[in-house]
Amino acid sequence: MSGNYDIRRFPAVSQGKAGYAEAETWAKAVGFGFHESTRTPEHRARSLATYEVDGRIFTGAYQTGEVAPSSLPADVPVATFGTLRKTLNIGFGRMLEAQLVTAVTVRTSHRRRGLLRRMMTEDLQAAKDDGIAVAALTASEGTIYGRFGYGVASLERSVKVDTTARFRLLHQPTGTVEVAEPKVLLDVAPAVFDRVHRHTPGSVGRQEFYRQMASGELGRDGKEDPAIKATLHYGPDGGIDGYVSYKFLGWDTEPYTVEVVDLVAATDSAYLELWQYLAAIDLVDRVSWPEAPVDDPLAWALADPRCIDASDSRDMLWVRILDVPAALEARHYPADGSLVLSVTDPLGLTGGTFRLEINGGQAAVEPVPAGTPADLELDVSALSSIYLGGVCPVTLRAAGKIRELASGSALRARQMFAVERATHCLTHF
Ligand SMILES: CC(=O)SCCNC(=O)CCNC(=O)[C@H](O)C(C)(C)COP(=O)(O)OP(=O)(O)OC[C@H]1O[C@@H](n2cnc3c(N)ncnc32)[C@H](O)[C@@H]1OP(=O)(O)O
Repeated sequence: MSGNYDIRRFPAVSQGKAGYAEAETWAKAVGFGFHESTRTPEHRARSLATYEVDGRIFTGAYQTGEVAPSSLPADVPVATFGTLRKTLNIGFGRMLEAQLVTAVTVRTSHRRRGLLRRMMTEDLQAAKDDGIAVAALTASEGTIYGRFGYGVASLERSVKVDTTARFRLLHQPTGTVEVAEPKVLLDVAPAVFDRVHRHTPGSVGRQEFYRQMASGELGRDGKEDPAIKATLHYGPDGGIDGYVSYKFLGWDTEPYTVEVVDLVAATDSAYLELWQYLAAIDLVDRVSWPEAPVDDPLAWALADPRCIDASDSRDMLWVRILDVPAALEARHYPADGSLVLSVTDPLGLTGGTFRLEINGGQAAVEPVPAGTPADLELDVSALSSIYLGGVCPVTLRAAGKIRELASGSALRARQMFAVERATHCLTHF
């Protein structure tokens, strides 16, 4: 059935440029797929301007035959698939360019005919042919992407932090905080994020929208957001090394709550001191943050860690290795050793048996003949899960996702794939 469609790819463009009508129609179809009914033409124009900055590529599936009478015309795609390229921090400050997949929708009346499968397999193959070793996405549902070789590589959680008198940090401040005009984040946010990006395994380079959102320049409704407040953190040298952008949720929300819109801290002290600031906001008893790390130093720095109510922990970044030797050789490893990995790939992009040899933290990866005894047998999705050090191979062995053929090799993999600090991704896309 997917042969009845023409798949077309074109770049995002801003208003006034050739191709805008096609790009806008595509964006409308995405809105339909995600049940958005309120986007105005102005909002779409602002979004498309940010997509152009990101260099997004839009893929659409268009009906080739006659469309049903009075139904949406043929120039409205029945399926959408967006991509952009950003760097992924793969641990120890190393960066790898990644194919980011987003805006995946298939019109209800055309679903389950293989359109997603076709767009995904064609796109991953093209990215691999282009020399890209990993793809990544954030998923609307947990059941869709494993079949294409993606594995969960980082987690996040929503927290509600009790900031009444109970909140007390066991931390001696080394810097200071000061309130700022939110618009300063248009310049400040990318510079601070860049530092965080370079020291956080699992971090993905941010799209243009983030600085606009953090500064209140562009809210989720497409307009300026006057409710946004911003506070900066200054390190001991006086330089800005962190910020938080936040909103008061109003007097109807009880307990009175501030919600974190974006919290980016380039040092451990900046992180705790921004929390100290949030907890000190008067007339507020709770701070909520929907994108908090699971492995959170805040919990360990609090006199009473039960100030944090965190019930909702979930998958965040899904990674898909497209080229096993290139991806594994790009990483730094904190433990030397050797592993033979037998990797299966449902899309046939990069399966095989590989010897991973680590010397002085550097990897050499050699394909070895099929039949060579392997230490670990795993699907590419499991390898992608452990790649950023955020998911433990021993746990995946216990879950049956990794088969350990040589005793102790899951633990060896855990030591080899460890990263220097907790894996966390602050970028949704
Ligand atoms: C990265 C992102 O953008 S995440 C956002 C994903 N989009 C959404 O959630 C929007 C609403 N959903 C949709 O638009 C569609 O249902 C999609 C995009 C999820 C699926 O599109 P379809 O064209 O129907 O998928 P397609 O027919 O290619 O199915 C491919 C496979 O995935 C499976 N599949 C598709 N959707 C789902 C799902 N929601 N849950 C479980 N399995 C699914 C199919 O059964 C099929 O399995 P198989 O090939 O192993 O037999």
